[in-house]
Order: sequence, then structure tokens, then C-alpha cells
Amino acid sequence: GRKWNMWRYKEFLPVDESKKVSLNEGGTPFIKCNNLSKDLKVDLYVKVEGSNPTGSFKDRGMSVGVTKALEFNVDTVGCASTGNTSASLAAYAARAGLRCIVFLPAGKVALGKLAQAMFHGAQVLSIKDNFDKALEIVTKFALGGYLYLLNSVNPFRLEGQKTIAFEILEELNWESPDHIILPVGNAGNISAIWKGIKEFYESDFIDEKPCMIGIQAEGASPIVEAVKKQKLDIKPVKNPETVATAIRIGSPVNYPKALRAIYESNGTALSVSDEEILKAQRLLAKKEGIGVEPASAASIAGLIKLIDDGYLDHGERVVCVLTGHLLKDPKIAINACKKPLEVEPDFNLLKKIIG
Ligand SMILES: Cc1ncc(COP(=O)(O)O)c(/C=C/C(=O)C(=O)O)c1O
Repeated sequence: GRKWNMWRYKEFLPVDESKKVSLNEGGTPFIKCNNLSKDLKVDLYVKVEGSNPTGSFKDRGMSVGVTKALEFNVDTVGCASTGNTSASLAAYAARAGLRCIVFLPAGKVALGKLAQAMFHGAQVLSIKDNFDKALEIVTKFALGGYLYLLNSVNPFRLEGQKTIAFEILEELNWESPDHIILPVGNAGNISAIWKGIKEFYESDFIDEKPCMIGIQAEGASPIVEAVKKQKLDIKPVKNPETVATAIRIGSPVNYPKALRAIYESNGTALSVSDEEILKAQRLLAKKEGIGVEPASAASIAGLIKLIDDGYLDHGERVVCVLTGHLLKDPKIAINACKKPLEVEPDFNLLKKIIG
């Protein structure tokens, strides 16, 4: 596999690297977006986490978390998930020979993610309620000793995901970007990345820290509401709704760490509409050739809004974390396009159509 993956930073990871459960996670593409940088007048880089083994950043956290599960001699791992966590846990659990039970919100999980969770052999329980309820249930099973919980409330998940920060800083030759922008759902990833930034700062690898900017969907933005009032607690959103089903979460389990990351880094949080998310998803695909699922495009939609609002100055260096691959949610991608014509294989007819 690729020589550079997240285990390059093994000294910062709380596991015995020789015992790791790994699919060569991390070491994902870090791409300068020249076209969008010109249009938006910022220095824009993207961290393409859709290039991980199961297509999202979750693999970094699951690699460490499942390695820990083996260390603790558990035989069953579990999670609630909007999709990507379950897809990743199912794959890493299969590799580790562990039983895997996942609790998903019925009818609200994108096709690619459901296919992965099922096909890698997880026991999939389709709960007739939302993610927050599913998380409540799986937590009861964990507390009852039925399974080892690997949602991002488990700190070992964040240990793996903090390597996103390490890779961004190394790629930028140890010069922090001005801002790191990413979508926020259960709020584990923004907490993990900020932890990584602080660890490299305390290790004297960098002498400046970026501001952390969390982006949420308008219908599911409890962190944004708390930041608006500079509060330390959140008011859960009872019925979160967004087309970006990955972040359709009303009660983020990591809100204390996420709010601290935003306040400590002098960052902010912003919500974007579903329309802005889908527009940004298409823009990224057509201008830079980078395909992401809707939740990941929220970071680009947030960037555009921050520039329009004058929050970001021209020329600032920004990294958007693109958390999941386009293929995770093929239905959304196809629905956004005109249905392809079905035509006879007739050269002259086709020549007319192609124009
Ligand atoms: C593509 C994508 N982008 C962003 C997020 C938000 O990250 P967190 O703020 O750390 O939750 C998720 C989260 C997914 C789940 O929560 C799950 O899979 O259960 C995601 O899949």
C-alpha cells in the first residue's frame, strides 16, 4: 500500500503499532484548489478524506478504536451511525474478527454506507427513529456490557482522527493555515483535529495555530446556536433535518470538546442551507474534479458564506476537510443531474445530440 499513512505519527497514538488493525488509512490527498482559489480569492486547500479505505475520515478513528478493542479482549463492538461510522466499524471489525452491531436511523442512511455496513457483515438494526435515539439505545447496550462502544464519545476514535491535523500541518511545511473549516455533526472530528493541532503546537512543530470553523446544516445546528451566544452548553435540536444525512444530528455527544475547540482557537461556527450544500457539492465536482457527499460539501458552502459575509479576508490560507466520498450517496448525485437520454446506437442521430 501507500508508504505514507496515519501510522507515520505512531508516537502520538495510544496503541502498539505492531498490533494495529489497519487498512492503510490516512495519508489522504491534500490538494490545492487553484480554480476555486481564483474565484474565491483565498488560498484554498482541501483534505480529501473520501480517499480513505471505506471512503470517509472515520477509518482513522476506527483503526485505533478497533485495535484498542482487541487489546481489551472484547468480542463485540457497536455504534449508532448516520452511516459512515457503521460502514467503517463493520470493515475494521471484520478485519479484526470481532462481532459488529450497528444501530441506524431507518430510511435515513445513504445507499453506499448501508451497503458497506451490511456487506462487511455487521448486524444492522434499522431503528424507527433518528440518530440521536439510536445513540441513546446503543449506549444502553454498552453500559450493559453487551458491546464495546465505538462512537466518537470513545476517546480512542479521536486519537486516530487527530492525525488529519498532523498531515495538514506537515503538508504545509509546518505553517498553520489561517482557518480549518469542516462539517460538524456529532462533533468528534472538530474536537479531534483541534487536539492534534495543540499536540503539534506543544511539541514545537508549529508556532501558530489555525482558527477552527465548524459548519452545520440549518436544520441541524445546535453548535452554531451555542456559539452565537458564546455558550458552553447546547440546546439539542429535537427533529434535526437536512439532505446531508451524515450530519442530521440534533444532540452532538462531543459538544463540550467542540465548543472548546472553537473558542480556544478563536474560531466560529456557521450554518448553511441544504440548497447551499448541494450547490457547493456540484461546484467542487465541476470546478476541481473532486467528488464528495453532501455533508462534506458543507465546508465549501460555509467557506463561500464566510467570504460573502466578509468574515474571511482575501488571500487567507484555508483548509476545507472533505469528510466523505461522492459514492456514499449516489442517489443525491443522480437526482441533481438530468436523466441521460436512451438512444439507438445510430452515429448520425448521436452526432446531432452531441452537437
Ligand atoms: C461525511 C461526514 N461528514 C461529517 C460528519 C460529522 O463528523 P462529526 O462531527 O465528527 O460527527 C460525519 C459524521 C458521521 C456520523 O456521525 C456517523 O457516521 O455516525 C460524516 O459521515
